[in-house]
Amino acid sequence: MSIQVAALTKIYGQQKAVNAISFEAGTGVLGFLGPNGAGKSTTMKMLTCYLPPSEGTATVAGFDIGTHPLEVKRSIGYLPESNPLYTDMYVKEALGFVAGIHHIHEPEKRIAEVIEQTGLGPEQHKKIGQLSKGYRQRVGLAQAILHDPQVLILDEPTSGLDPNQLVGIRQLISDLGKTKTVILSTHIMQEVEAVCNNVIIINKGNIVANDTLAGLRNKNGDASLESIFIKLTNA
Ligand SMILES: Nc1ncnc2c1ncn2[C@@H]1O[C@H](COP(=O)(O)OP(=O)(O)OP(=O)(O)O)[C@@H](O)[C@H]1O
Repeated sequence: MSIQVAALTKIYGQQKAVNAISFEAGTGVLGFLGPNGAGKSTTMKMLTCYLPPSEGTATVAGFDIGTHPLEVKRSIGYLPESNPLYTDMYVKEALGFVAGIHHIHEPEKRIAEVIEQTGLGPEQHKKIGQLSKGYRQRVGLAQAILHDPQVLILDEPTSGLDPNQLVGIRQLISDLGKTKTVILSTHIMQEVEAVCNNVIIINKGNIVANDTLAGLRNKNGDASLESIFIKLTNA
């Protein structure tokens, strides 16, 4: 398993935002769902070594987040919810910068590949600040996959995309899930049904479901994913 999480906890001041969660993830796309404030981003930030846990442990690609943060970061491509980008850089310049950080061999070849994969071709000569929101999301995704990481952590990667763009990016996420472990946070249930193999639902810092999509439906009288989500997160 590329990701193993054991009793991971985050306490902010008085608030337990993530409460001793444990789960595993292997190749495929794992949907990470939950209402606003459930603890999804906090969990992702701990797995990417952006925030230290208060308690508990996790390994990513076999490396402990507490003792081997550099190796963990090398193994992960992360698209944070806020998608921070250097808006004064040109698309190719930004990707070149990230390729340099990762010491990528033959960077120009790899940059051309990810531009093709993420559909950035028509906008590749623009400055990031000139791009629409959807194309900025594509740049964030391109940066995340550039070093061909084993694990991808994508925090609401399709927010702001138009329906045409959604289809392409979801297809890309599905394709990436054939060989990589992808954790995908999203509020779009249709997206979960389109791309996820397994689903975790988190509510108030606790995991309330961890199953395959089919298993989740079986256990809940074949209800829609939306009604299962509402039932489990309002209990
Ligand atoms: N830096 C912080 N300091 C204090 N509290 C925080 C901090 N970051 C998050 N929280 C709190 O922790 C809880 C979980 O937040 P988190 O961002 O992980 O939720 P989320 O599931 O990603 O939500 P959303 O779907 O709205 O993005 C929230 O109550 C939030 O206010």
